[in-house]
Amino acid sequence: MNCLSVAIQAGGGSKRMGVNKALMSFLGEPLITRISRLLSPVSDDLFIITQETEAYQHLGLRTISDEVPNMGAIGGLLTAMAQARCDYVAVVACDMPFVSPGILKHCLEILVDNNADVAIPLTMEGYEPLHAVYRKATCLPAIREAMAAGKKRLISWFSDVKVMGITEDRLSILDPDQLAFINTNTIDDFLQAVEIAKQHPEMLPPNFD
Ligand SMILES: Nc1nc2c(ncn2[C@@H]2O[C@H](COP(=O)(O)OP(=O)(O)OP(=O)(O)O)[C@@H](O)[C@H]2O)c(=O)[nH]1
Repeated sequence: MNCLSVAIQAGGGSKRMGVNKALMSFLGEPLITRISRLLSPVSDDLFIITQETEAYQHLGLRTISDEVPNMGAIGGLLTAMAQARCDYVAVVACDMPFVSPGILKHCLEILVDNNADVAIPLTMEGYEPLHAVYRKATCLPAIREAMAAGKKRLISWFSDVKVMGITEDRLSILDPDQLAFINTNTIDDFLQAVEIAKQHPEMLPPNFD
């Protein structure tokens, strides 16, 4: 088995939500705890990347600060590569209640089998860089170089590495109800996601009544 780190990005400002979305209660557990619970079966090394480490201490998860603060999500991606203990790194956002361990496992397999650097879902909306798997050794220098050149876009460095897109024909098998990439930026998004979870019993927390 290949060692997989999982980095949950939680360094954003949650401005549209108005409160720290990672810590909002999603059916009784903090959203970030839910994401960690869903992904721990595929992770050998799970950690949170944030600007405010103290807010997460009570969760008992490894928590890391952005290496370069205030650079946005690409700064979080750099920190994920730099701090991962495994050669392969799954990166997810803290606001995706339906993250898919199956998709990430498939990304890892595709990455390794093709000796690629990034394996990433590719839908009609484009790439999903915050639900993808990266090879630490090659992505770390490529992201560092992009940031040094002032690039802020999460995928600005993709032309420098080998990227495998996981297309919808495959995604539709792994995530038939298309839940994995739903993210919650506003209160409305959040409430809607809670309703979606209630309609999918397999998405409810264990022991939820
Ligand atoms: N580590 C880290 N993560 C970030 C940073 N900026 C955004 N993120 C994360 O990237 C993901 C997507 O970010 P957004 O949806 O824009 O979240 P946000 O910045 O908290 O939300 P808004 O303030 O409403 O735009 C979320 O998981 C954020 O926590 C950053 O500077 N560092």
